[in-house]
Amino acid sequence: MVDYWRQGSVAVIAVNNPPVNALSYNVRVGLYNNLDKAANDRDVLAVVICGKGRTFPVGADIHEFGQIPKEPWITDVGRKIESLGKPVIAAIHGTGLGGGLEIALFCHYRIALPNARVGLPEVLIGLLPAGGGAQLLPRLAGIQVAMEMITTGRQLPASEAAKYNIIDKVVSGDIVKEGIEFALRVQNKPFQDKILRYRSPHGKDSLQPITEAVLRKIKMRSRGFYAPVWCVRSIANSVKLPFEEGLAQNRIMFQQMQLSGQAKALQYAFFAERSISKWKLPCGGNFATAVPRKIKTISVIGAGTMGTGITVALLSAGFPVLLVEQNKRFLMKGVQTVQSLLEGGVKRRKFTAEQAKMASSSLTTTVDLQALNSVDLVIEAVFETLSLKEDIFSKLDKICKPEAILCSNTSYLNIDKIAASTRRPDKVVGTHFFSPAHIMRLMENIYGCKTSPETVATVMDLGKRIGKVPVLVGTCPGFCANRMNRPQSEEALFLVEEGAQPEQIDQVLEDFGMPMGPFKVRDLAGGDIGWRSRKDAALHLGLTLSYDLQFFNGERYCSLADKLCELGRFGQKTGSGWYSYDKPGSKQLSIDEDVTKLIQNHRDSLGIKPRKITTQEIQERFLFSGINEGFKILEEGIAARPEDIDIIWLYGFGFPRHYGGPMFYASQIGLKRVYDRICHYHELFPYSSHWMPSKLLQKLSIQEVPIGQWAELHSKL
Ligand SMILES: CC/C=C/CC(=O)SCCNC(=O)CCNC(=O)[C@H](O)C(C)(C)COP(=O)(O)OP(=O)(O)OC[C@H]1O[C@@H](n2cnc3c(N)ncnc32)[C@H](O)[C@@H]1OP(=O)(O)O
Repeated sequence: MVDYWRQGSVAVIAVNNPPVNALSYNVRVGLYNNLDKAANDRDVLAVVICGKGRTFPVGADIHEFGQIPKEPWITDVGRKIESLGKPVIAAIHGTGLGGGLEIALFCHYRIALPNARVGLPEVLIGLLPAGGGAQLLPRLAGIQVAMEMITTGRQLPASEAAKYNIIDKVVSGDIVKEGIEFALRVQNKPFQDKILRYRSPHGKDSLQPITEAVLRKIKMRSRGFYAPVWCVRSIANSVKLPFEEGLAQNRIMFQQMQLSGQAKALQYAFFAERSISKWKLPCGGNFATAVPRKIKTISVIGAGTMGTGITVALLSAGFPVLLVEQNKRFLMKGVQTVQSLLEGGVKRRKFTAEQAKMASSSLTTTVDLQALNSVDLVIEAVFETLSLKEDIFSKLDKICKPEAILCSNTSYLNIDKIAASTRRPDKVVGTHFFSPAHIMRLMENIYGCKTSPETVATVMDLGKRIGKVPVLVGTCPGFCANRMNRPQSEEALFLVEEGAQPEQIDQVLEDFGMPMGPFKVRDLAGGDIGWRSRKDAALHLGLTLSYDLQFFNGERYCSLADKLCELGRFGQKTGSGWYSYDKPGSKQLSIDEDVTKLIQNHRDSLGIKPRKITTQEIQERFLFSGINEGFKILEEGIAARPEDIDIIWLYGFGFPRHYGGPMFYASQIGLKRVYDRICHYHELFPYSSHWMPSKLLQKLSIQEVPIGQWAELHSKL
């Protein structure tokens, strides 16, 4: 796991633990013993520490967290380096992260390749840099830089790290060769002043104002995530305590944090995010055997909000796009939107003006579907009407080349029905983007019963290539994301009907950590879209929406959202919705007395006496109704694993990452408690079928098993 060789007077110690040279127990032992070997070899005058393969060590082995940590620790390896009596050079390529960077900081010198990156990302997995990072970095780069790096986990490119003295020299070529050359130059020079523990932290007199400013920033963005605050404390220890005492204190804090639910959730999310690319279809095809088709040209049908957002996502990843609309007026409007989104990307520094120009020049347009005869892949993004989509897909099937893949950006409709309108159901797949599609990272890919593994592999690969987080699910109304969100939106309305205020519900859920409460989300998305589909659904059933309606199609129904829409209050875009806004399109909102009155009148007309609704009830009814649906999605095999559901929620709805996602959150609360509360609400609200408890949840509530085994259990149901 650790290789050792000598080249003249230089000993090279190379960590060899693929894929990322994590500092597992055996690696730490190997480093420690090989440092001893170099110390005891009189002919060795300097030592180079590096990583084999793709990277310098990226930190502790996260799989080992939760076990009792065995010595030597990273700090023991560090002390060995400091006391070696010979200069030690860290030669960094790839990423030098966490414990990897900490070992480098214990070294006397650090060199790096230009494309190397360094950082202390412990905070992102709910921890602090207890292997010396929080003590050493302030002594090298100063308190301000250490605070920024450690509380955000940001990785610095080598050039920026050199600016802060973290890297002594940026070198090009072969990193080991460069390391040896550097070692030969410094081997006979004094290096005691390079041992960071003997320095005092730069900017220590400004500790208080820096801390206050950082804590203010953390408060604004952390939403209940406490690791950044502990990181601030660990850096303060570098000023307040002698070096060894600071190390010991930080280690105690690290151990406490490691046991916390937030660290467990973040580490779960880290591996969950990596597991989603390992998909499997019920027919047996999977990521390992399916080969994606090469996609060079893509067409997007529909130049509305979704179509233009998807177009920008594709263009900015370097794909040429042929944008299609039914007439020139819509097309022109779409092209203008694409241009302004690209300009917005330049303003937000997502890409340079030059890149935006390049992207824009890769856009072509047409109003003629026939022009799609040579594209490799089509993404349809028209209205959510099944007949319209069926019509488009049957035309595409005739026009497009036989091997072309046909995708639908539907957020709700059955993929099998859309596929059935073609003679190539194996090449039809759902690619559900989230709005705004050029920004939101989730791409919910939906397979139908005939979608081929090759088609799935192609859209999963495409998602990655355009910087999205692609998650694969099966087909059902609303798939995973919207199916789980639906009961939550309904519960939010019912809570208002029963006595809560929209702003109270928004506040409770924002305090929980959601980026926006459900009523702000409704106003942002625009109430008219849901209103139209509710009216369509009613029409389809031969019913009409009426305002004293308390049941619709056998289910509890709340008509408050319809009443707002009837008044033209569609949300931000019309300047009023659940809140009122400064002007149409503004985000500046205030509570609207008219809405308060409308709610009161609504309750009066139905004879509902408002009651006090607690924070606990709001949280439970919103979160547990979605979680129950999540378990049904699992038990039906729509999602293969809870990890898929959680990643959808982290990237599609901004669910607080420090809770891991709704399914992991449920596992932490305890499935017995979640199940009991769902049964309680089922008893109270028998006309809301979303409270019918999931069978899988019921089973898991009796024999609680770790979340990693839920999927296995559901297959045995
Ligand atoms: C007291 C001592 C305390 C020390 C604290 C620490 O050091 S905590 C650890 C700090 N380091 C990190 O958090 C790094 C996490 N890793 C990453 O950010 C990225 O993986 C990467 C290193 C930037 C590489 O990214 P890339 O996209 O190239 O690859 P993957 O992310 O897909 O990773 C490849 C496989 O490696 C596994 N892996 C990555 N990091 C670790 C790790 N620290 N421990 C264990 N395993 C790790 C990852 O899960 C992938 O595995 P697969 O099986 O292939 O999915």
